[in-house]
Amino acid sequence: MSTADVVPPGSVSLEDPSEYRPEYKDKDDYRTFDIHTSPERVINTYRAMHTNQTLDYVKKKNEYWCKFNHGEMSIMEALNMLNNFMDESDPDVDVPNSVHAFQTAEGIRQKHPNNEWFQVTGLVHDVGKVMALWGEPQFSTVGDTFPVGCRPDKSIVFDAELFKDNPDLQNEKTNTKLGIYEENCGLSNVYMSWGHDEYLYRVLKAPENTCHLPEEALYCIRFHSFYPWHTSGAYKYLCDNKDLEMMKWVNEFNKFDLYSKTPDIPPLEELVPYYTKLVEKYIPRKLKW
Ligand SMILES: O[C@H]1[C@H](O)[C@@H](O)[C@H](O)[C@@H](O)[C@H]1O
Ligand SMILES: [Fe+2]
Ligand SMILES: [Fe+2]
Repeated sequence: MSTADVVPPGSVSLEDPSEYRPEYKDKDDYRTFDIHTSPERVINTYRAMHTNQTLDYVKKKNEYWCKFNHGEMSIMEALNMLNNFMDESDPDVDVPNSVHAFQTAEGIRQKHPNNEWFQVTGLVHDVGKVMALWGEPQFSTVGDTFPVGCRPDKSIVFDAELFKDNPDLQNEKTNTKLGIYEENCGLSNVYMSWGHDEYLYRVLKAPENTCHLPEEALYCIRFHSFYPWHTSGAYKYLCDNKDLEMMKWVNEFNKFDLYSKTPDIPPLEELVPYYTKLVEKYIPRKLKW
């Protein structure tokens, strides 16, 4: 156990990021995206995403989903819904998304046994995918995210080549490096492609909902799919100091989100009671979705 694990929220520090790598497959064998060899479901999801996610599209999705009038349920109920959800963007996951939630949380628990909010973050981070079960297409629910309203970076999966039919790339307001943004405006002022990260973040922050997770957790939730930023180091010119500070938590989180992806199903009957109690501490009531 590291001392970083017992620091209370509000003054959290991450001094000793620990290694985490289950021996299922090589690190390099995760996240292989190749237009010639990737599964068709993966390519098709990203093609639809990179073609259709425009600034205008994202603004409309924000408006539609952030009325929080789609249902009322607890986190555990939402997680349960993901028993029926398979993510088509993900080349490394062949289990329902609810299983991936427990795998991520358990990976975090192994390395951060006393950091409860971090474990809760692992469990809930993908729950925004319930949108798909309410009719949202996979291309605006799952997959890596990227800023809209400015030129897509080369590090985006499939090398930005699937963007060729995106109308924002023909528009001179949105096809330059900065596009509609000012340098270092901060990621909270950037429109990200619409998906489960932003949706869950907005649900948890909604004034009608109660959530006691610290800012670090909310950052992981909001930006964990922004691989071009947290893994490739792109888009620094849109970041403010806060974003750069928080990035170390997103990177620590990412190890567990990614490398816990194995075919092994964790012992769910044992885990549900533990996590139900933990979640109640941080997200105690039903949420408006
Ligand atoms: O395919 C995956 C999956 O949809 C994850 O939930 C998301 O966070 C990742 O960024 C993405 O690559
Ligand atoms: Fe995710
Ligand atoms: Fe995930």
